[in-house]
Amino acid sequence: MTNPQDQLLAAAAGLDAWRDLPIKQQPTWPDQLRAREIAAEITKRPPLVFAGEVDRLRDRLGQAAAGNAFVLQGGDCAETFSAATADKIRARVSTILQMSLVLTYGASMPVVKMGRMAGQFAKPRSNDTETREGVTLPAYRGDIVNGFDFTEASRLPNPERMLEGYHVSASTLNLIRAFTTGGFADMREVHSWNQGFAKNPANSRYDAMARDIDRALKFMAATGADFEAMREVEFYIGHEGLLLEYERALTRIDSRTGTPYDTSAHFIWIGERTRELEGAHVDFLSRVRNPIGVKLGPTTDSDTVLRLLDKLDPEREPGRLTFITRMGAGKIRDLLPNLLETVKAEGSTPLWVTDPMHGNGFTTERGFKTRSFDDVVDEVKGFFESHQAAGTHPGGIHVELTGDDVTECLGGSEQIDEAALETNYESLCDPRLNHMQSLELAFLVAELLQDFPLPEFPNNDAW
Ligand SMILES: O=C[C@H](O)[C@H](O)COP(=O)(O)O
Ligand SMILES: C=C(OP(=O)(O)O)C(=O)O
Ligand SMILES: [Mn+2]
Repeated sequence: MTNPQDQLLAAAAGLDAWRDLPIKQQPTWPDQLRAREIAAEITKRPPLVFAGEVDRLRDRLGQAAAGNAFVLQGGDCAETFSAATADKIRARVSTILQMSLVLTYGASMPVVKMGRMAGQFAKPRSNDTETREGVTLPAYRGDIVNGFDFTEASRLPNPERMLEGYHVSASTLNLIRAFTTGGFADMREVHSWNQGFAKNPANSRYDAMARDIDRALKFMAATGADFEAMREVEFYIGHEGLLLEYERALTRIDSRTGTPYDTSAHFIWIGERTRELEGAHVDFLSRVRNPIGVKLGPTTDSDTVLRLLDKLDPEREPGRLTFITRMGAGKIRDLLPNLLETVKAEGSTPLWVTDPMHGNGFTTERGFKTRSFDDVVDEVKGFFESHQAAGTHPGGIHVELTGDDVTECLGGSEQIDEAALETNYESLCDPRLNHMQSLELAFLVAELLQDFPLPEFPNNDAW
């Protein structure tokens, strides 16, 4: 940031206070000076998103928190530079669009579409090192930090990767913007892809809903709905705000308001491993205007939730704070109700989203990290049940998925078993739902949403 006025505003906003606080899950750069030089270089580059878009997302999430919209966040656990290809980006975007259409029908509400994309490059790890056949090297921390290849050179954290992460994010976002504003998101086309899915004999159970959606779209057409005008959709990007040197470098003072925005993405979340109340991540993200998420795992107590609310959303601003719960299918029904009641009693209405992935992981005997589709569905059900009992809004789902035909999670209509896992396992970190499993999840969630009362007629002016 070169402008002296902005430097003063950044200092006044305390954007570097995190540097003096306890911090977890950061790489140990072998050359600290080079890391600071690269960060300084990134500060000179254009922002990836515009603050006005970030504000619009905050409004949308506020609508979701109030019970008038549903959120879908999806994408890789760990994006990679080499997989940022047109085909793979298109497959993920189309999967999210297909899921959104089904969810819009199920919820009878607008669906806020968000990719874990265009910046989901930094990973927290359980262990700092990895040992294979007696050789111990630093753990892979995501492409923005080091390489996955198990060699000393590749695993050494390399700050030049931050600059590459910026460029790959920019080109990914560029293609997302092109797809979602250039006609690719035409609802009629997206619906025809879903019909292809439901025609597959393995998915016949979803054919009835696909036909209902077909009828609803034809009804809209008959009443004169302008599908041409709806070819452009809003599509937001988000990632875990883990690598603070990078997030800081992309944090800019908005010329309209004089306030800081992290322009690396519209939405940033704090992971389960870095959400200490007095730690660097909570401090840094409390100071930017973006909508912020916080993952809440099974050890979260009510007091922590209230203190996170006070730190991250002291004004209780609609859409500012999203709690992304990831309890595990076996625990959510015991743990979530108390948190919902605590927050409700306090009078706050943050957005609640379920991440049915991260509490349900396990490793097979042959060493594959996986999750079972049934556990994922069960956690979503537990999420809906808990909200129904508390009278709060189950605001959305956050899923690790890909548009490709991988075999990383067990089950689903293709009945992927442990033997099949070995045929096409591509993830460098956590297992993702493949294209079919993702659509199946969307149809199942749409069914669940139909048990909730229909909303009032939406106020389309708000969109
Ligand atoms: O999404 C991320 C993973 O759950 C996290 O990086 C931990 O993975 P690990 O236990 O393999 O380190
Ligand atoms: C690391 C992740 O999740 P959590 O912080 O919930 O473990 C993730 O979303 O990939
Ligand atoms: Mn993950």
